[in-house]
Amino acid sequence: MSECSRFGYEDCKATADWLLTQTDVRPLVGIVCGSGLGGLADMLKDQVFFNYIPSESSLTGLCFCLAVHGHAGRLVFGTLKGRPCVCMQGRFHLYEGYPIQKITLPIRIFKMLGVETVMVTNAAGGLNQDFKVGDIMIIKDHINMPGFAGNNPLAGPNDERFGVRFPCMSDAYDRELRQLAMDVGQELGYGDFLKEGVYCVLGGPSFETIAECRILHRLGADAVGMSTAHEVIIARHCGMRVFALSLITNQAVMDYESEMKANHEEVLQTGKQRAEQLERLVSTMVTRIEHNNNYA
Ligand SMILES: O=P(O)(O)O[C@@H]1C[C@H](O)[C@@H](CO)O1
Ligand SMILES: Nc1nc2[nH]cnc2c(=O)[nH]1
Repeated sequence: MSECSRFGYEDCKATADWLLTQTDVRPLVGIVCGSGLGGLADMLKDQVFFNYIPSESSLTGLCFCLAVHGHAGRLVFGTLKGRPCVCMQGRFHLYEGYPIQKITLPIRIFKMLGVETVMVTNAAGGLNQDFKVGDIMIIKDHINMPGFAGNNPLAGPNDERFGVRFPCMSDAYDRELRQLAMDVGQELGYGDFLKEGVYCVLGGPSFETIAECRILHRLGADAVGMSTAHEVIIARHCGMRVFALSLITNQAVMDYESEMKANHEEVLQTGKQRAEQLERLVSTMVTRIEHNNNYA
């Protein structure tokens, strides 16, 4: 059996159906928590949670081995300010060695659970020279570097039950949700550290060289990371609305004279420092998203 068909429609449906027998929560919003940003899931009330299973066992869709420090590794159901939500408290990355279809499987499970809007968060290095550590970048577009080399989560046979063979990505990041984030951010007094920009995904796990940062910046990327774009492609393919943001946890090193060095501890530390504001931004947005694809 190929990797693609192992993580296909039936697997997703079986997993989603089983999960729905275990909880009364019927989530309309699905949230993916980035590195150091798992506190979002802790905000959920009346939690029912499922640990990602560290082996190949019968619950096919969620048999993942999660070993990244800063990612708890749980699927959490509950209510966020009264709204039914499901959260991935921890995600999977290409650099962990999983096939890209497995990394993105939970997004398809979101769809089958009834989720309409996906909110994706990540930690990223800032390439835009106007960005500071601690800025929150609303993602308006992405550059899918692994995709340039053929590593796209939709590669392989297309299952029309999920979506079309050639999905459009020029509207991947929902304009109204980006505006909502800006409006909520302004109301909360976050104007000074709320930015908008283009996210570039690389495979990782090594951080970028100086030459790589320089070229990515020239290509139009404002921030660089190791996730999100594959999840967004899958979410759009199956018709969910997407909002995504990056927490700029470190400045990408662009200067040969610089003594700065990217490191995961700084990423987690910045996550801790901005956690409260980020959680307030996302949770306030959740209360304003209407399920007829509008917001109040
Ligand atoms: O899961 P995200 O994209 O937030 O995590 C980023 C990429 C690496 O996993 C890690 C590097 O510090 O942060
Ligand atoms: N690729 C990449 N991912 C990150 N995640 C957090 N910071 C960074 C970074 O500088 N580069």
